[in-house]
Amino acid sequence: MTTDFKTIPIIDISSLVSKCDEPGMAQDPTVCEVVKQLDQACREAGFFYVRGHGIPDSLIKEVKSLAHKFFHLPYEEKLKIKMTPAAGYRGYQRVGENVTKGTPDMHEAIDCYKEVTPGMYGALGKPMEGCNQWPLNLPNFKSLMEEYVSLCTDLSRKILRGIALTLCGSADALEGEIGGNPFWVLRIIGYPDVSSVKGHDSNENDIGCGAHPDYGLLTLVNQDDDITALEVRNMSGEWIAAPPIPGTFVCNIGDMLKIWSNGLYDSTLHRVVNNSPKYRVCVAYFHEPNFDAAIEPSEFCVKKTGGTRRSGKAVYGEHLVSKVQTNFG
Ligand SMILES: N=C(N)NCCCC[C@H](N)C(=O)O
Ligand SMILES: O=C(O)CCC(=O)C(=O)O
Ligand SMILES: [Fe+2]
Repeated sequence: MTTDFKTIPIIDISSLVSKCDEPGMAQDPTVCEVVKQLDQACREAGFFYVRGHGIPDSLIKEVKSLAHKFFHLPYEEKLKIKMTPAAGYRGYQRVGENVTKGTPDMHEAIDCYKEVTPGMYGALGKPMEGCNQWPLNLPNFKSLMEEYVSLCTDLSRKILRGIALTLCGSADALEGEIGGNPFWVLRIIGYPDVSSVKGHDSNENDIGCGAHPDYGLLTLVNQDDDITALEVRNMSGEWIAAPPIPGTFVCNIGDMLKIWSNGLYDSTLHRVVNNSPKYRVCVAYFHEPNFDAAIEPSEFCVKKTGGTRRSGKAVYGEHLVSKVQTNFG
C-alpha cells in the first residue's frame, strides 16, 4: 500500500552502484543508508528518483534526441516498422493505437522486447516471438538503444540488489529463478503537444497514457527535461507530479515486485498528461523477471506483512502477454 505522499523522494545511489557486488557490502554504512532510503520510498510511494546511477548523461540525452528525430519522420516512414502481432508486438504504433482501460492513449511509440526465438518458451512465449524492428534511416538508432538497454539492465540489477537486501537480507534474492535471466521491455514514446491533441472541442482525448501500473520488477524512466507530464497516484487518489530532474531517472515498482513483496511495495498507478505546447518524448526501460518465472509472495515478505499471503502465483510471461494483447484491442 502506498501512503499520502506529496512528493517523490530523490535517492543518491552512488555507493550501492559502486559496491553492490563486493563481499561485505551489506555491512557498509553508506550502502545501508541507500538501502534504507530505497525501502522507505518503495513502501511510501513505489516511486523514487535516482541520482548517482553511473549512466552517462550524454547517452541519456542522445537517446531522447534520437527518439525526437524518429517521431518527426513522415508517418509513411514510421509505418515501415509497424507493430503487428505477427512481429511479436514489436515496432511502431501510431497515436491512439495503444489502449488503456478501453480509452485510446494519445501517444505513439516503438515497443522493443528482449528477443524471443521460436520455441524458446513454448506456447507461453509464442505471442512475443520475434526480433525488434528498428528505424531504417536512422542508422545509429539500433546500436545506441541496445547500448542503453544493456546499461539500464545492469543499473536495474544493482538497484534490485539493494531492494532484495532490505526485503530479505540477501542481495541476490531477486536473481536466480526470479530474475537471474531478466526479460526487458523498451518503450520509446512520443506525446503530441497540447495544440495538436485538442484540435477540436473534445477533451476526453487529452490523456497521453491512462492510469496503469507497470508489469514487471522495476522501471527506469528517462523523460524530456523541460516538461512535467508524468503523474503518480497517492493513496487518497491525488495525482502527484513527477517533474523531470536532470541527471536522474524516475524509478517505479512493477506488478511482479508487488507480488513478491506481498504488497509491502505497491505497483503504483501513474499516468501521463502532456499539457505543454511542446512534443514530449520518454524512453522507458522495464526490467522484468525471467520470462518464465513463477512469482509468488516470498516467505520473508509474508512474515514482514503479518503472515497472510495476499496473492497467488503469477507467471510473468503470461501476465505480459495478457497485457500486451489487451493494449492493442
Ligand atoms: N510495459 C509497460 N509497462 N507498458 C506500459 C504501458 C501502459 C499502457 C498500457 N495500455 C496498459 O494499459 O498497461
Ligand atoms: O511517459 C512517461 O513518463 C511514463 C510512461 C509510462 O508510464 C509507461 O510507458 O509505462
Ligand atoms: Fe508506466
